[in-house]
Amino acid sequence: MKILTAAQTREADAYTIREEGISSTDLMERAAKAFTGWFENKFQPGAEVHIFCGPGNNGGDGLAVARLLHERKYKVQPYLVGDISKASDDFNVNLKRLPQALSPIHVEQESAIPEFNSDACVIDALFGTGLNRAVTGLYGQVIEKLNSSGATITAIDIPSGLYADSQTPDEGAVIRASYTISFELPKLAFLLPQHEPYVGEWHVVPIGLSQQFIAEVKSDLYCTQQEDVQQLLKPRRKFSHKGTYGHALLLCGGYGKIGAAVLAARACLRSGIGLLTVQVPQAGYPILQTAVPEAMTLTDKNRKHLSELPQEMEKYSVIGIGPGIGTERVTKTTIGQLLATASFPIVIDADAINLIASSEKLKGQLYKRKLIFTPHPKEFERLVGKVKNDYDRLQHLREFCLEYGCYVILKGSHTAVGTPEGKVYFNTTGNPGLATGGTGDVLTGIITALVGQQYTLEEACRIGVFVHGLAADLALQTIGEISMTASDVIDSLPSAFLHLTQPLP
Ligand SMILES: NC(=O)C1=CN([C@@H]2O[C@H](COP(=O)(O)OP(=O)(O)OC[C@H]3O[C@@H](n4cnc5c(N)ncnc54)[C@H](O)[C@@H]3O)[C@@H](O)[C@H]2O)[C@@H](O)CC1
Ligand SMILES: Nc1ncnc2c1ncn2[C@@H]1O[C@H](COP(=O)(O)OP(=O)(O)O)[C@@H](O)[C@H]1O
Ligand SMILES: [K+]
Repeated sequence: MKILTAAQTREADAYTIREEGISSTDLMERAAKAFTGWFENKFQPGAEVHIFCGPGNNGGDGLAVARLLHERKYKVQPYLVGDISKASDDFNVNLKRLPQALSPIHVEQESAIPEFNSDACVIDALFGTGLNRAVTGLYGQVIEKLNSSGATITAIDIPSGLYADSQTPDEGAVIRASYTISFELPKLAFLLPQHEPYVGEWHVVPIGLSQQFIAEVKSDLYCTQQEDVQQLLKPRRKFSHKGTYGHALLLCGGYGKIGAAVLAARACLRSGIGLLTVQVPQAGYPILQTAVPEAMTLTDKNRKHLSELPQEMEKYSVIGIGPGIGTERVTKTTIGQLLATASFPIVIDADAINLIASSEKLKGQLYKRKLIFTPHPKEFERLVGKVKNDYDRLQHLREFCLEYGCYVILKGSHTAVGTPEGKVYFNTTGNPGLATGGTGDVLTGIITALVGQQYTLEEACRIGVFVHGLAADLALQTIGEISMTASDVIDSLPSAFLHLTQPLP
């Protein structure tokens, strides 16, 4: 699924109206019906609903929603905020369509807004994608009053005041919605952690915008969805054998962190790798052999740390390095040797990222290699320097991938996969149960297994983060967010892969 800018969304609206021969008023009616459909499932009829309408088409949506919710027996009160003498045409059409029983309150100063019951619903229809400057003045005061009212706020299309695809100025007021119901496609702003207090839980409802326009419009930003991953996953062939599915090498674990190697190894095996060798420091040998009998285990000459590469490196199809390895000098030297010699793809995580980030020499060895980095935001900043905000982080993500020709899996609630061509794929699975030690090691194991099976690096990144999040979503049903551990995520990998390999409907 593509992510469009606010400007592209307006073009999509205009194109749909022009090419599909429907009126803008009809499109607004579709949007209002789609919103109302979601609202009815969430809030009982009879509820008190205060709808705040601005002067544009977002306000027009609000007026149409007021009419539809009134017909469905909600106790609706519309408000017209500010100067509506220059309101949009479709706003005026829907103002005329308001039933007599609904008489809108004109809000020319914030004191015109009454106190609400604590169980009241507010619908925010002040501004949508037409916002073109920071919200201040009367509109800003109204937003602050609604935010402090204690009512449950549901935003139409986007929380008013929030820029859809660029940094919102600090001086602008922004609605803090509990729910945001967006039309047709998600907005970039919804995917960025800094907007959590404003966007709340968000959903996308279809309104029949032109699929042709969406397919043809140029965008480098995507959300990876279940259908995408289902189409990418390849079935296992009848006459295949373990050699068909790659031989992975994991260089993981250090004294006190052998568990990281166990987690990555178990996840790798559960993700379809043909053969797996794990090299651990000597201290890890009995642990690995006991915890993961399916993996072949090599030991480093060093008792506690990664200090050497195994013999016969050419037999591996992929390497995963980093979880639990620590940042000893000798480990840094070994990473230098690996970057100098390995011809196959490398998945670089955790302390391997930290060591590379700390050395210009190692960074200089990254160019034109087949590399996937899997940093969390702190590790990412070690690689690229301090970032100003989430948009700046995305910009750095793209620049880093372009400069080194590599893939970066920037982990988070909506993990972002950056590619050397400048594309960014946001993930749509996962939950806060994943916010616990070791789940990143699991991801390294999964991605390593997929690369080993000859998925392209882009495919491996997209499938891997999706499956990892899906496994956590499935674990949620029996284990919940609080008790979830990294091992639970591994235990749910079989269900996740099964879920994805069911035939498409
Ligand atoms: N036909 C269409 O184009 C459709 C539009 N839809 C809705 O229309 C919205 C976009 O509508 P518009 O393009 O009219 O834009 P908005 O409704 O977001 O607002 C535009 C108006 O607000 C003013 N404005 C912008 N920023 C301001 C600020 N900071 N302070 C004060 N005034 C400000 C503008 O001058 C303009 O009058 C979408 O978000 C969606 O809700 C939907 O009804 C679907 C169909
Ligand atoms: N709130 C959250 N919602 C969804 N996914 C999350 C959340 N918090 C963390 N994750 C995921 O959990 C994993 C954590 O990885 P990482 O920070 O490297 O952990 P560790 O190093 O302990 O293994 C990442 O894949 C990240 O995307
Ligand atoms: K809005």
